[in-house]
Amino acid sequence: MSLRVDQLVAGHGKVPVVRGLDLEVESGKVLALLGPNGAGKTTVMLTLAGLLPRLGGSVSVNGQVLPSGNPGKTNSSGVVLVPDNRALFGGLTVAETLTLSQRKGGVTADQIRDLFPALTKRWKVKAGALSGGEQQMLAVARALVQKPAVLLIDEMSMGLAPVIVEGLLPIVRDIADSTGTAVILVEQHVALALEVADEAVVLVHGEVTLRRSADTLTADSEELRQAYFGKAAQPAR
Ligand SMILES: Nc1ncnc2c1ncn2[C@@H]1O[C@H](COP(=O)(O)OP(=O)(O)OP(=O)(O)O)[C@@H](O)[C@H]1O
Repeated sequence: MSLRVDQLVAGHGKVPVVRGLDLEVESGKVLALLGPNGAGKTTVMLTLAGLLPRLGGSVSVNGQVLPSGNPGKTNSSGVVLVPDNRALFGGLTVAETLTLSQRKGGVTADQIRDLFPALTKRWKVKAGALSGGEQQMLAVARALVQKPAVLLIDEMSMGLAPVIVEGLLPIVRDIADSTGTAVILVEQHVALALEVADEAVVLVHGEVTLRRSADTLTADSEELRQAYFGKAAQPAR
């Protein structure tokens, strides 16, 4: 078991947004965390990364309970966040960004070139001058060189054309398969997320409304629609 979340209460200040969340993501598995705007997905990701203190519950990696609200220790325990704003240093080149984050045993620069050939051509270019898709590749690459045990990817598709996301998400699947990293993926492109995930959890107003293997869910299923919008939202006939 790589990541275990028990009865997590997460929120901003003292106001809980998510209550009693349980999650388990094993090594090499991809969990899609889905849900409408404002459901609390980013709040969960920031809390798991230690950037927001927990208001309750526990989070453990390989059995080791993580401290609350301590992003440095959480990161050294192997939890690495790719935030939705990518948080790159615009003045650093691709090469510099990766060198500064490289950890022993992490994916090497050569492997990054294989995974993201588009970055190879931009190796000496500053992050701030990359396209949105290239920046997203760099944000994921920067996470990979840190040898994550748990990779948290928040809205990889933010601001990107679907065709770019279609190319990036299978790479996430490959990473989980080849490195054994446990991945939580927050993604608005539900169909694309279900293609690469093992399991999907739908969060609405901070509560889990559906938990299924990704295989059994299709993006346009009634079950998924109800989990997002509830039975009351059925269109009148
Ligand atoms: N910095 C903040 N301070 C106070 N409340 C916040 C803050 N950030 C988010 N919230 C509130 O927390 C709730 C959940 O927001 P969150 O961003 O986690 O949802 P989300 O599921 O990631 O939504 P989206 O898909 O739109 O990104 C919302 O009601 C939001 O208004």
